[in-house]
Amino acid sequence: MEVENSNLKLGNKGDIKELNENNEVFSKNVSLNKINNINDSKRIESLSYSMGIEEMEELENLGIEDVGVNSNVNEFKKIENSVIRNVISGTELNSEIDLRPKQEFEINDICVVGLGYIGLPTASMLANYNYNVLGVDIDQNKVNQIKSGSLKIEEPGLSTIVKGAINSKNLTVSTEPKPADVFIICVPTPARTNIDGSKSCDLKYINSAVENIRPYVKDGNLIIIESTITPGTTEKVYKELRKSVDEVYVAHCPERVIPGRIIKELSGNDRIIGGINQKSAEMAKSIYKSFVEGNIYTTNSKTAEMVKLMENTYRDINIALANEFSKICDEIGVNVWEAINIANKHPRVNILNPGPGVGGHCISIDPWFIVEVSDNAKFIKSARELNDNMPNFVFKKVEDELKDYKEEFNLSTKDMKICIFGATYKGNVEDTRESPSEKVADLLIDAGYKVMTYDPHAELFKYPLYDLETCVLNADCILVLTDHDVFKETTAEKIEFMESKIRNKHIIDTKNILNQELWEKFGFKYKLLGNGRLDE
Ligand SMILES: NC(=O)C1=CN([C@@H]2O[C@H](COP(=O)(O)OP(=O)(O)OC[C@H]3O[C@@H](n4cnc5c(N)ncnc54)[C@H](O)[C@@H]3O)[C@@H](O)[C@H]2O)C=CC1
Ligand SMILES: CC(=O)N[C@@H]1[C@@H](OP(=O)(O)OP(=O)(O)OC[C@H]2O[C@@H](n3ccc(=O)[nH]c3=O)[C@H](O)[C@@H]2O)O[C@H](C(=O)O)[C@@H](O)[C@@H]1O
Repeated sequence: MEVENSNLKLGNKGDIKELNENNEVFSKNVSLNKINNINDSKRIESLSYSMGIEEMEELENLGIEDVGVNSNVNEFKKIENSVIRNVISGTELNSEIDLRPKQEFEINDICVVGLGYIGLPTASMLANYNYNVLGVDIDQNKVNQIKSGSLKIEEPGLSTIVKGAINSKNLTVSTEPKPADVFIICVPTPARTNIDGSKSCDLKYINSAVENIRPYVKDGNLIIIESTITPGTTEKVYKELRKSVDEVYVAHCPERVIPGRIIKELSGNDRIIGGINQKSAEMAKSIYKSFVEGNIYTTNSKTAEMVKLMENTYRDINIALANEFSKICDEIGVNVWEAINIANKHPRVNILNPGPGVGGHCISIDPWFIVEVSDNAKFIKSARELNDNMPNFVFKKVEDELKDYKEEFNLSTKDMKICIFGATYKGNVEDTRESPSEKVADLLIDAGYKVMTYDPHAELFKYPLYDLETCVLNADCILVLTDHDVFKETTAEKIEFMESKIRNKHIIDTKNILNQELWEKFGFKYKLLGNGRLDE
């Protein structure tokens, strides 16, 4: 990592040591005073500028904790002090430094309700920006793990800002709320299947969160709902809280971050804020302005609720289009991946990737929140159903591919074993919520196959997870359902190892991530989902 000024010396209390001959900066704790006494801010910029994401992670690998994940000077400059502040382990912060822009509203104490994929990064980011944050979660284990720094998080950079926030003492966590100026609700909003088979937003967690904070909400408080909700919910929460306070402000500020890029997008994305009135929106905007680099748009609450749902619905129907193309190309003898690649050369065409279905607890769920409020949502509903049906298409493809093999060796499904690669809903995450892999496994098991699943990222899954060798041992087919890098980068040695353990060398790739030539070199019969060409 190059730093412009090679004699940079920062601090002397066991802080950043003198740069060694490789210009390597070693820092465990950096004294804010020392950093701020450096009048040549260019050196800080050069330090920050040279610290791209890779360098930041390299520093972390060097055992340097709490280095913020930033990709450019501006982002670093905005966070540099808070990152530097927060590497001070327990040292009294320099109170003269306030990181936040001038506040038009007196907001200091923030209570974040729900410390999951959204709540924990949000609470940590706010703490890094000098708010006094109480993170609340009903899951005692999660609270304990956050306190002890033992929460397993695959999200790049998240452990850094969480540790920084805890170290700064600006973030404390508990299972119980306390009075605050602002309450930010980040609890789950799953889809509920109703008796008539229709689906709607299950607001039980939102309602429980509102009841949990009710005793602590005072006149003048602001409540922000970040959870994705049915249009009209923010107004209902407002009416509910007005039963216990005269003057309360409520806004909806949906999250847009994508797992795998949460920290970068948390500050980088534009945000939308919908208030039940103008003051609610302005109060909420004053908070997000402290860390959001993107633009902040304000509107009314129902518009903000609908915008969020439109974003995810837009993605769902476009994935459905790719999946429908996949089924058609498979039927008429075209390779859908080749066709999409060429079609996307058109300046105004961007067809997404087909796959085994749509997982995650947002894209596969949020469109139902529009369907539930309008009978006009016919196209949205059919796209949702198409994506939900893709696991059946995958199951049928497995049956078709193994048909000849079953007949040749007079095997029934109960004599056969399928090895699934990938339990999570998408690549390089540990989240298995709504994963298509679960639905594919259900179908295979219901048909009588023995199924074993291998996924080095997955934390929890409906079925047991096995190591690679156990999974492929005597298997009749490997079925790749998730685009983890570790599957993309399967080496020849590893394929050779699998070839020596498997019973029938069959592999079905539903994500178009494998090196077909390499697998075929070791005798595997490779099938790409959506490739109907018989000459390939
Ligand atoms: N995960 C993501 O990438 C994104 C999620 N969202 C939305 O954000 C919301 C939260 O999603 P995640 O963070 O993924 O959920 P999550 O399941 O990871 O975390 C939610 C947390 O809330 C806690 N909780 C539930 N009820 C509570 C209560 N009454 N009081 C305190 N804590 C409570 C749970 O124990 C859990 O730890 C959902 O509405 C989701 O649609 C929006 C954009 C991105
Ligand atoms: C509009 C949009 O991009 N929304 C994002 C989305 O994040 P999420 O990780 O759920 O989205 P994703 O990466 O599209 O993955 C969803 C599912 O769709 C599948 N998928 C995705 C893209 C594609 O071309 N083909 C495909 O089959 C993935 O494999 C996965 O199973 O939903 C997030 C959310 O709301 O939780 C949201 O904040 C994110 O910005």
